[in-house]
Amino acid sequence: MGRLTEAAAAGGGAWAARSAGSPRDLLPLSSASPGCAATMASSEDDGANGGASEASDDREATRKRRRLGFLATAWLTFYDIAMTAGWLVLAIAMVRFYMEKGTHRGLYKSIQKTLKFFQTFALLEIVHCLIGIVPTSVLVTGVQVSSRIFMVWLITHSIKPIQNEESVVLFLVAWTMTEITRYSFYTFSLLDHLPYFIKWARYNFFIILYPVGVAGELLTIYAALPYVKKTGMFSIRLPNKYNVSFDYYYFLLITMASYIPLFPQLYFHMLRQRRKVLHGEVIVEKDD
Ligand SMILES: CCCCCCCCCCCCC/C=C/C(=O)SCCNC(=O)CCNC(=O)[C@H](O)C(C)(C)COP(=O)(O)OP(=O)(O)OC[C@H]1O[C@@H](n2cnc3c(N)ncnc32)[C@H](O)[C@@H]1OP(=O)(O)O
Repeated sequence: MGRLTEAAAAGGGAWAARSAGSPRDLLPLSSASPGCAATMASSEDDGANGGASEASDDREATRKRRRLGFLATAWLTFYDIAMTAGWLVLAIAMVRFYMEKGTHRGLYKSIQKTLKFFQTFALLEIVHCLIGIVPTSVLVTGVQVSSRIFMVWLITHSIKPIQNEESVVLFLVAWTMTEITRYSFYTFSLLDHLPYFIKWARYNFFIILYPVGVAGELLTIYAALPYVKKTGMFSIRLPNKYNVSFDYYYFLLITMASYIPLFPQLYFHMLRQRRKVLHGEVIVEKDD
């Protein structure tokens, strides 16, 4: 991990670009070299050079923390520990609920407060990107977090009849497993003690969990459609004094359709991250 960052540091530049539309894995921007040719190369480090690679990772982690600053590191460590704990609490609550009741009915209701709190807290990830304390793309993080917020507040919270759908369990399980792995990955990385299995899990679990989560989300929105159509919820009909109309039903159809172009981008972004982090590929893209 961190080869690309190292390259950026060697070039004397900033941690990484964070602008919208610029996935950070592709953008080792340097103030000294604002643009560089697009290249993709596979490094020699596929595990064969393990010791040297670990030492280089350690050096990189130290360099990264120095660049990040004490306050930002302390805040991120606190944030990541809190989020890992929050999602662990959710996982335990879900397992306990299922073992006690033997059904998924009522599961959402029993965990909704914790889910809403921690998923809403994740809005801070967009802030982290915006203020530059994490080298992640605002666009990628924004799509990821806003689709979750949308699912939690505007779908599952607002449309009670769908709360017991199996599809809700599908995305809850996918989100929970993902977030426990992701936040513990960040925490251990910041603490310089990243066990390989967490790194492996972070960059492998998503291969299954992402499609499962997205399927759960889409099926849940689909299940909500008849209710939304029948009640006209969140819709604004004409005539009204502002002369605007909004139909939540069609908004949901458009949202579902937007998964078609957006989800593959997130998925391929993660596949690129996987190649970079687990297989040491260096991916550099021209920034103009
Ligand atoms: C209004 C309605 C809108 C609707 C929109 C609808 C369209 C939606 C379409 C798509 C919907 C997707 C829905 C999602 C479903 C699910 O989540 S299902 C469950 C499976 N999900 C996943 O597996 C998610 C995987 N995705 C990601 O992890 C995201 O892409 C990400 C969160 C944005 C991560 O981005 P990425 O750029 O890959 O970041 P990382 O490699 O993890 O980190 C980059 C570097 O930054 C450091 N860092 C980041 N955050 C922190 C932190 N909190 N603390 C410390 N450090 C952090 C990280 O360590 C990396 O540093 P380096 O090691 O130096 O590279």
